[in-house]
Amino acid sequence: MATEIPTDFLKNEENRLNSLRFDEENGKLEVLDQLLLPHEFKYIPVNGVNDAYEVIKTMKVRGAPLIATVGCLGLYIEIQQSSDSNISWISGKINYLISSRPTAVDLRNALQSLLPLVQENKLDEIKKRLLDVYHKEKQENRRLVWNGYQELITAFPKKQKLTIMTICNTGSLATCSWGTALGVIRALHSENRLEIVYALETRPYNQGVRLTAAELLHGNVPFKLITDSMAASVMKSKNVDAVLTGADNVALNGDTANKIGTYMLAVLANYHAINFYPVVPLTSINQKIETGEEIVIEERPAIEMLTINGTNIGSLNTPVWNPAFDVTPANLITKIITDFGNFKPSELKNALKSDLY
Ligand SMILES: CSC[C@H]1O[C@H](OP(=O)(O)O)[C@H](O)[C@@H]1O
Repeated sequence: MATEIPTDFLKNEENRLNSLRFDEENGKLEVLDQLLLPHEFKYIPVNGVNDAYEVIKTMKVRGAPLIATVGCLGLYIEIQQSSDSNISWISGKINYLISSRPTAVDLRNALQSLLPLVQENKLDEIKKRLLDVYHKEKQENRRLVWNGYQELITAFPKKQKLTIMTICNTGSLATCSWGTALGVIRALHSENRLEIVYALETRPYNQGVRLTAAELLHGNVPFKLITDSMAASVMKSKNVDAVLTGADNVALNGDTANKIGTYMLAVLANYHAINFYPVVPLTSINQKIETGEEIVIEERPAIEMLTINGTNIGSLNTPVWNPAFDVTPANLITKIITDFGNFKPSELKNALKSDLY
């Protein structure tokens, strides 16, 4: 039985950067263009599936849970605009949206389950489930953040304040709520249990320096930005207690795909005897695959490594390899923090069979 979360938990964390604006009554969706951050805060309209695909594909919107929400709301809006009694067209839109980013599994998890409902012509149920992805996230995220906070204060009972390392962006710019790993970090700060966060800049797309730094500055959270290459030295000399990361795809054995560089952090954390926790909503778990070997790793365009904010930092004909993710093997993971409990990787598959969620 899940413990009751105190009503004042995260009470001071309502002032967050909002990744999107959704006017359900009028069917209007706007998303924050994250490619312009942190220099410009501009919301752009998403009027249907094609717009949703474009903002996800180009990473104006990114982060596994947020990708799912924007994809589902984009499809919902297009359905609301249609007067066609034949709804078979929805299946093609589902498959198109799923193709936008092949590694993050949340969107696929949310949409593939709707395909049988299209066949059965159950339009109202389809619309309800698309909206539920948006409406349910905040409650599920609060439980996820609570579980992460409980895990950390239990793991370090004698430390009043913890030093955390994190990679990429996993906050309110990767979700519609507090965030996954960054949500737990904000909870530690809110409860006066955080010493400092070391946030990796996260080359090549710089989600750390552009997005996580913006969120932590906005929330007055104590942190230091570090380059990815500094991670080992920080672990060696700055008393890091734990590494917290997000996840884009988790196999049943606990192998976890996340931003490229996460595997490096897990190896370094293991060497330095530092706890390593992916913070993973149920929506990011891929119950169709047994191991990380089956996870498709998205490769992004070379231009994203050779430019920063449109400025060339290398010759554009430079050959590059630009995988957006890597897979951390389960044996390097201390526990997987989820919204239905915290588990050693070896416990995850059985936990999913229970009625914990
Ligand atoms: C809370 S999931 C965020 C997850 O998504 C990021 O990838 P991307 O920015 O390419 O969408 C990264 O892997 C984060 O951990």
